[in-house]
Amino acid sequence: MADAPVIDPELIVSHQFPEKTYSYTERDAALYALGIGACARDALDKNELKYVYHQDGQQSIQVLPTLAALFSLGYTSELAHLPGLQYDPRLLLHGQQYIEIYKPFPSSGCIQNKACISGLHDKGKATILEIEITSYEESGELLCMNRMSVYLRGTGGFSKSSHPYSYSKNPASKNLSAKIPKSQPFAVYEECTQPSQALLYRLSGDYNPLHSDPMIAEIAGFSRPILHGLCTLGFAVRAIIRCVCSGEPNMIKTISGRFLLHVYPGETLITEMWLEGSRVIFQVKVKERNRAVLSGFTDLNRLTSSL
Ligand SMILES: CCCCCCC/C=C/C(=O)SCCNC(=O)CCNC(=O)[C@H](O)C(C)(C)COP(=O)(O)OP(=O)(O)OC[C@H]1O[C@@H](n2cnc3c(N)ncnc32)[C@H](O)[C@@H]1OP(=O)(O)O
Repeated sequence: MADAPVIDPELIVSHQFPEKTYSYTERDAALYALGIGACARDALDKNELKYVYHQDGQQSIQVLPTLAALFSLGYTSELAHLPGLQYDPRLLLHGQQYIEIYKPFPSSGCIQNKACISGLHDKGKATILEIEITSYEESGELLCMNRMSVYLRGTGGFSKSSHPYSYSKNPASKNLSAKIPKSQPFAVYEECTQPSQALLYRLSGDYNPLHSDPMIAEIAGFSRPILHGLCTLGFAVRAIIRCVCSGEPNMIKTISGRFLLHVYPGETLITEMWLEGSRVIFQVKVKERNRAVLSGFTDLNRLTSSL
């Protein structure tokens, strides 16, 4: 009898995930903000203290829009048992993230999530799996949507015909990187990550040992643990809020990014931003290696009059 296939696409795309609840408190939102570098340069920063502290009589802390990505964390364990998918979890990398935000996030909440497989692609040397998670407030009001791609190295080659298998619920989300303009950027923001950045960020709920365990990192092909992709994305969007949105986090409507290369905690991130109408195209480079690690765009709700 032939071996069972490592990847069974029909089984994967027809899978129904259970609904999952994600609860967070103000403390979680503040810890998340610290994890993506808020106030790391300056604990008195007028622009960022609001993310971690009730400043000037503020009733509650403000929540950064990239917190949305945490709502889907409950599905990480589902991936390990997804029928039809066998892979080495140590070789999984986060490939892309797309977020739509429909209303500002409360400073604490109990979020209801629905998820489905929204894409599956055979790349020969790898498989790309896309998961879409729609999040609702307890009242049933729609809050945000996350679409994430994971890049499963060492899998792939499961297509039954000569045409590589490719299923996509949203064909437009195939490539979430951005075409980087040749012009000078509108703004550039440089910030150091801390050597302990991933150890801090993981406390927001992504405990993948790739980001903390030197031995697992080595098996995965890295000289040491690497930074969570969503941490790098959080740094980039925070830079956009500072430099383009006059510090107003609720201007962010959509976020889209492709992780091009790993980041080591302690490296310096340079976020370059270009304005195209209400879209900010961005690219993050690691200064020490002069390599682009993330590119994408955010769409804004409205532009401030000073721009
Ligand atoms: C349900 C919740 C699950 C949550 C899991 C979250 C776990 C988090 C983990 C992390 O945070 S890992 C750290 C962040 N990620 C990274 O550091 C990855 C950085 N990127 C890379 O290292 C590389 O880009 C890559 C992903 C290894 C791919 O490089 P490779 O050289 O192998 O690809 P190519 O030969 O250029 O392209 C092959 C094929 O794949 C497509 N593709 C390439 N990169 C990506 C990507 N980032 N995302 C999606 N797809 C990608 C590319 O377009 C090619 O396709 P075709 O064009 O041939 O069709």
